[in-house]
Amino acid sequence: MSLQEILARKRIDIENELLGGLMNDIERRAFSMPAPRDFYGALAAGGLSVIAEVKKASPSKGIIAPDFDYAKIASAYDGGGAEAISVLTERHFFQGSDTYLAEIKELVQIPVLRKDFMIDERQILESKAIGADAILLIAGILDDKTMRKLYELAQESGLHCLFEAHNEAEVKRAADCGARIIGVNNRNLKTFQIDLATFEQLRKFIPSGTLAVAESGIASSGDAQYMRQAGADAILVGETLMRTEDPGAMIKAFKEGRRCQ
Ligand SMILES: O=P(O)(O)OC[C@@H](O)[C@@H](O)c1c[nH]c2ccccc12
Repeated sequence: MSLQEILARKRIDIENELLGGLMNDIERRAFSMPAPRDFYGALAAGGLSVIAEVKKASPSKGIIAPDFDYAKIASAYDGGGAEAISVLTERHFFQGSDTYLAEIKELVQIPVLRKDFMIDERQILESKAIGADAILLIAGILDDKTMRKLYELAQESGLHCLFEAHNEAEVKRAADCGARIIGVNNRNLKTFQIDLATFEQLRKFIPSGTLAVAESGIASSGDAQYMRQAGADAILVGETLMRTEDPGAMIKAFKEGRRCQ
């Protein structure tokens, strides 16, 4: 399964779901939503912030959490001191759902990031309508013009954006776009290979004043500390937190630089 297939499916989903009448409904819901929670502010609080991800499956790993109790997991993340929660909403490859995000948003007080492949303007209002406080903009799948347009629309809706980059050029494009939060994905989305040194190598291209997030492949509090030392303001952790017995304890360990398990 390739990134191209994921994007092709996404285009079909968007056409099916957002056509015609449905879009009016989404607009109405989006405009009736309360103001989003402050994702940037939550991550900027100091120390190493944790964005804890709710993810049932992934294209590279298959099913990660067979008995996927997303409400329980999200509460444990919140209780463990996560600064924000990321929820996969992509259906076909990550087995995500907008409903998971909407329900989790009601359950916790912290901001919620919608983790999906944003490629179309209509997805911005849709994100607002389901209760997202922030969205992901992946530089590697967007041209500059589209990335700017999506960012502009997100800002108009009060949504914060996590820009995702995997190489120097993408970090620079995100920065030029005015990004305030840039994530470096340690996973190459084309090959699914993880290399934790990616964050360290690219950190220097993230302008000061912009929050730096280390994403993917963080498997221990040692890895979390490595990201911290390499200059991460926040880490985004999915699989490791989904697989542990006590995600709250692990988040605390990540933040305190302690060993866990
Ligand atoms: O489960 P991990 O290795 O901790 O990774 C989390 C997160 O970074 C990953 O899910 C992710 C990063 N960028 C994405 C883009 C789309 C879908 C998923 C992702």
